[in-house]
Amino acid sequence: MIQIIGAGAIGCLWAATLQKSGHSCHLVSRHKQLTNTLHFTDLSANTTQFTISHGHHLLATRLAEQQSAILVCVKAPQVLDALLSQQPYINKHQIIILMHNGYGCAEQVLKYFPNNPIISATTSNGSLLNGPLSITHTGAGPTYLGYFNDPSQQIPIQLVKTLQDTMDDVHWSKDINSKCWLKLIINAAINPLSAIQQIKNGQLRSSTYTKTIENIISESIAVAKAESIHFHVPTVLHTVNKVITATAENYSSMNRDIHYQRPTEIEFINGYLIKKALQHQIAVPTLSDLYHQIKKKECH
Ligand SMILES: NC(=O)C1=CN([C@@H]2O[C@H](COP(=O)(O)OP(=O)(O)OC[C@H]3O[C@@H](n4cnc5c(N)ncnc54)[C@H](OP(=O)(O)O)[C@@H]3O)[C@@H](O)[C@H]2O)C=CC1
Ligand SMILES: CC(C)(CO)C(=O)C(=O)O
Repeated sequence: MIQIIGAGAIGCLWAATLQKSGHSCHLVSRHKQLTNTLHFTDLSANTTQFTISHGHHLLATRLAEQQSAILVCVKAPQVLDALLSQQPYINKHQIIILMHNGYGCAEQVLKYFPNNPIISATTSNGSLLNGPLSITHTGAGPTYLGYFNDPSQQIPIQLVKTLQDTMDDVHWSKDINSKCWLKLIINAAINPLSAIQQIKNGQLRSSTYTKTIENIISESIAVAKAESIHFHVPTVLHTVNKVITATAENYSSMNRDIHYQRPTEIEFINGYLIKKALQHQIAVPTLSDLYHQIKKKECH
């Protein structure tokens, strides 16, 4: 059994695909959901309905519930609060999977849940929340998982099998930090710029943004290197351009957060990179400039 915290786009995507593949799950939502029906539109535009178990709390009565993995699918600034609000229902053996954009949450979570196995995860699936418990799977992409706190621990084979059974392209990674750092750099390159300019990802292909994107990548890679994570600028630039092209018609999540005047994940993207840059005394003027521009927009 897998219990999911966060009934948003990604949480509902996992809930729907787990149900579809016959695995039991429970969805924790902070709102009262008026229905038990989850509407799921898949990549081929077929819509299916599932009856799901949901509530305000994790289930912790039966053995299967106490042994379930907890998949946290909330935005980075919400991760710690979401877990703390469920702390009475979490035992120290339960695996906690953190699936979000940005970096730095796992360090925070470990302080409050020092004995729990913490798995970091990053996904390139796209999902759109159409309304409460209604989502559309908008894009397929790889999902990587790996231990954050102790890479030498035994791979949770049953959990990985369940997730692989549920969605395509799910991989266990012994080097999850590099995968998460790469996603962090991709988000740093695409999200703030597309949010400030209020443009689709594809519009970042314009030569107007080339130099800024190159600077973001070089600054981020310098910080990664100081953290012993090694990337090459041309390879990452190629990857970023591939993501921009693959998601050309999409608005980035930060673009939508600014558009709808919601808090963004900037603290866990540029904010995290800037904090680490400061610790290592690395200059990151482009990352800082974009950070301040987003913070200014968040206040309006
Ligand atoms: N959507 C996508 O295509 C992709 C998203 N991601 C990343 O995945 C993460 C999740 O994104 P996404 O699903 O889109 O975000 P959403 O905002 O759609 O979903 C987050 C959900 O978590 C809920 N939530 C927040 N705090 C709590 C809490 N304390 N207890 C219970 N539920 C809570 C929110 O409720 P409320 O409505 O009340 O805020 C919301 O329903 C983000 O980091 C995002 O960047 C990564 C790849 C693709
Ligand atoms: C990869 C990208 C930039 C796709 O839009 C994304 O993860 C996001 O919008 O947060």
